Amino acid sequence: MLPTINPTTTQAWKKLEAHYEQMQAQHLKDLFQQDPKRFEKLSLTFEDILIDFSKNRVTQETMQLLLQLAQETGLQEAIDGMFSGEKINFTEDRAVLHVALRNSSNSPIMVDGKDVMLDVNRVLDQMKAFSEQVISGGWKGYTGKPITTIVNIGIGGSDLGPVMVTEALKPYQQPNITTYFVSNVDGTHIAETLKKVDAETTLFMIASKTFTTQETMTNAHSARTWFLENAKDEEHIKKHFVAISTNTKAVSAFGIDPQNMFEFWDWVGGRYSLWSAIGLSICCTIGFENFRALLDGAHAMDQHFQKTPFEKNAPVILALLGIWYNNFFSAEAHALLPYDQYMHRFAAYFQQGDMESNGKSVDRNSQPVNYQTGPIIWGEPGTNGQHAFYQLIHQGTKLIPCDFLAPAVTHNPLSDHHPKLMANFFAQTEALMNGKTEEEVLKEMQAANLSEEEIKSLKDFKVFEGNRPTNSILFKQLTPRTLGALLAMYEHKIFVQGIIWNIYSFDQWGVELGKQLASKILPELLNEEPVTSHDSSTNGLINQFKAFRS
Ligand SMILES: O=P(O)(O)OC[C@H]1O[C@H](O)[C@@H](O)[C@@H](O)[C@@H]1O
Repeated sequence: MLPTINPTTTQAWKKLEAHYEQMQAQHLKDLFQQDPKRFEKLSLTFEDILIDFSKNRVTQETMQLLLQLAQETGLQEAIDGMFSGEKINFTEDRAVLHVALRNSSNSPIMVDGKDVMLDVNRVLDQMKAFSEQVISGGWKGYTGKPITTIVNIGIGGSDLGPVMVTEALKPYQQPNITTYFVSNVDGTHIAETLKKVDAETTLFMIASKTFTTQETMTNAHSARTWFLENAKDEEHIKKHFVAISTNTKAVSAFGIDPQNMFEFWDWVGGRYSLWSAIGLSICCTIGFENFRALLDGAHAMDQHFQKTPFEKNAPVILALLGIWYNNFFSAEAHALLPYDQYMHRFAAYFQQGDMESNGKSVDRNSQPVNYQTGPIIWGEPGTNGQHAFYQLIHQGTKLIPCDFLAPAVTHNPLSDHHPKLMANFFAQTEALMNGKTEEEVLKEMQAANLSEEEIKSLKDFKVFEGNRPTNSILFKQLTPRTLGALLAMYEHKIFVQGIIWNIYSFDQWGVELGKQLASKILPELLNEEPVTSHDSSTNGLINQFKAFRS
């Protein structure tokens, strides 16, 4: 059982409220001036990753109080519960064991009296053998040609992780394999993908935990129809369709040979599933050894998370800082800003990871929460974001804490691109912290020989308040191992926040209502009758939709 403490009733929370009153007037610039050792004190390293959290609006006292909050809300007990296979996903009565999927030390993890590592290792072996066959050309299509193209059909957790990782690890891509991802039920997604592929050399991976998701099943059936138009014979399906699911029955009903099914289990949450057989498209794109290195990196971070005292624990620190802004500074959002083009789906991935996990408003006592929970997560890679939305982060009315992530070594050392990229990375967090005072603006304008009148009319617009908090996460290079560690770090950050907010992070009931209503509306769209069963807006929209199509 997870602890069920309302965080606002803790001693630490009350102290943090009082402490916030002092801290809101403090400028980061001054905190740096007061303490030349601030960077050393407020940064930590994990393997090849440096996490600098010194540009946050905190003092040692803030960190102490936040750590006390973690203690008082029972974080250690919750961490132990997750790692030992307790059914901490209470509303679905399930364990939460993505950590078992990458448990390379193979220590037993028991669920319902059974060591899950046996199953984990069996499926990993199956994934290894299969991906090696595909990559080596040993797995042949129906005309005897090797597979050159993979189309992963899945959505949400059965799509975003593999998309993000295969993009992030493109430098490790096998030269003979091209991978596409189809998720949207909009027919455009599958239609445009099928235009690019050849049935003789394409392998479809139908990835769905439940194997009932409307979008995925619709795309899978369209892919099957298209394939049979080419291959003509249902016998050929087994060479071109594999399934990744927890639902064996539904996979067989679809016509996929159980031999070609890769299993995972109900204790793997969809948005935590890239480490499971859902990662098969990753294995076949970058090779099993690289996938293994990804798992190993995540496992190393898992151990760090499980065993390191909270004051030096990367996921715990990041989580506490997030709580500080979310609950005391009333920050509504958090931006993830990777300075690495390969990580262009990173923010999208953690949009699901974080918002589906912690977008909850009922606590673990079944009571409505009386405090804020999960933030809005968003972001784009630098420097593109700088030329789009950073204006608001620098000078807008909203406080948006940001994580800046970047590799020191690029996979593409093209002339001076990387130093230029990194100059921007360093400049942005410095600018966000320091801002620009009126005095500095005046000096600058005088130096540019502006008239008194011009200076007077423009100066106010050029002042930057600064004091915008950032974390800088600088790593040596974006390797599979480092990516694995970074992903696990953010996963555990989300876990810690969910524990402190006293919510259940591993269910997602909020996705259900829209699904239910869509299946009620679908038959109404397929007949000629005017619709009257909804509110006037929904009726009006549906009837206009029908009129446009008639
Ligand atoms: O893998 P499935 O079962 O197709 O689910 C796909 C997605 O469906 C819903 O949106 C949610 O439950 C997500 O968490 C899940 O990732």
